[in-house]
Amino acid sequence: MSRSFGATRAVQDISFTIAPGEVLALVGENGAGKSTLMNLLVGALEPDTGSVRVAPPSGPHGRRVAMVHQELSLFDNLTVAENLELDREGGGAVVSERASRASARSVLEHLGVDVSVDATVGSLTVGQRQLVEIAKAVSVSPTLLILDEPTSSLEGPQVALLFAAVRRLAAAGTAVVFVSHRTEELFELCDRLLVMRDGVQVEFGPLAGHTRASLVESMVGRETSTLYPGRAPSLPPEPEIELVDVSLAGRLHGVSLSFPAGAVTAVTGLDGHGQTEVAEILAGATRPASGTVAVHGVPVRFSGPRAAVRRGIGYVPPDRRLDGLLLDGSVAANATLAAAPRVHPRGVRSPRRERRVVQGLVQRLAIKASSLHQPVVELSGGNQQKVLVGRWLLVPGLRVLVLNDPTRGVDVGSRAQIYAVVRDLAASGVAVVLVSTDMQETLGLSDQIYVLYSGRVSGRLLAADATERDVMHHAMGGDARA
Ligand SMILES: Nc1ncnc2c1ncn2[C@@H]1O[C@H](COP(=O)(O)OP(=O)(O)OP(=O)(O)O)[C@@H](O)[C@H]1O
Repeated sequence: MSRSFGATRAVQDISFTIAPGEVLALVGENGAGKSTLMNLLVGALEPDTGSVRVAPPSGPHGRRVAMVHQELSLFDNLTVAENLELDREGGGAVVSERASRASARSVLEHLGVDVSVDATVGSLTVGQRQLVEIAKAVSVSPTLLILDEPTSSLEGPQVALLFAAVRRLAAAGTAVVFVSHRTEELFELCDRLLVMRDGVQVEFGPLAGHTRASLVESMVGRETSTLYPGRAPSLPPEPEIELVDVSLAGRLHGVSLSFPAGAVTAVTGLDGHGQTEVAEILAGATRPASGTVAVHGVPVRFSGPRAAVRRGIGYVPPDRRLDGLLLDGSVAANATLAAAPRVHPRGVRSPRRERRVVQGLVQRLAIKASSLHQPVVELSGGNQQKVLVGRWLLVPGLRVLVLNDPTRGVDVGSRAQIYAVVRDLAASGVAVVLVSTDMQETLGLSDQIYVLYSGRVSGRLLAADATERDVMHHAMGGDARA
């Protein structure tokens, strides 16, 4: 199959087969063409040339191909059961509410997902939503199931649950295409491998025999340097910004955290234990019910995220499509969103200056765009994320940068670039706050780690000495729970 967008040849002459019960890893750098290929497989896009042939499904209401998207597609104001039902309605049969709840419950149980079918999707954590999304895809018993970075918002136990479910499906004969930028997951789950680079298939064959390094090399076409840059030489004792005894109804209980300038501080825990709330409070998006946020020891109150930005606090939100980007806006408009005073001094628009500044950013982060005027909606997911993080590099006087899942959907090569930029920012004196569902990233990128459990601080670790086990110990409640 081939498919172009204007002059961009997103997918060029790709041919592969996948047998029932096989799990195929589809990998490639950001912008390599993975999403386009998946959209061709699922029929959301028409190929320019070529075709897809899929065996008919086994069940009467089955579908040939189902896909779990990277960007969640559930309706927030509907219940879990209603969301699952919606997807099946296309199959024709209208069923009673009771039957639909029962069948939703059975799909969730089969997957081992502990979520009430009557909960509204809006009340679920991102991880739970992702699991419901997967349940939705599985509920149509597809011949081919496509999973586009299904683990990017899941943490340890949920990932294990998902993998067990995928293995069960495969054993029952479902063919699976699995996309992930976390290489260790590919080795755990996949049999075969399709590597794409710039729209072209560079490798199709068994995964066995590959190492992480050889896989990355096949993807990027060159050897890569190490993923994580160094750490801060020391942790300054004085905080740049801190939370003192902060509570938020039902979510945080007397949390005190200190974020020094010049260092990366991670706030981690299992999904839904308060990390996101901490990020939002620091970024001025949520106000604590009690307790204080202090900058250099002076209590501050932000009326909203803009007020926080005026104090030099930047925020990279987890859902770039909802909160972060003007999707119709150009790369340049999005990149300079927070940097108006620098790019347009004294309020005078300066296109030349804008071009120079944005061009520098595009080069530094290797953002793949056809021009600075290309709408960000046309960029691949990983490149959108780079724009969102890179934006803060252009802001003079940045003092705090809060990153909430900054490398979701970002390939390993691009990750290394983002990590280097984050470390440079810290080295220049910015206090970086990292909230991430990726344990490797939490351990590799940070200097100190706070672990939250049930809205309370259950541990503080120095990242250089910490292991995954240490973090998990505290994330499960640590000694406090005993
Ligand atoms: N609707 C579109 N209009 C114009 N260009 C597009 C469109 N969709 C994709 N492209 C381009 O096609 C190329 C492949 O993009 P695609 O989204 O398939 O990559 P990807 O491998 O999924 O990347 P990522 O890992 O970042 O999600 C990119 O150069 C992208 O900018």
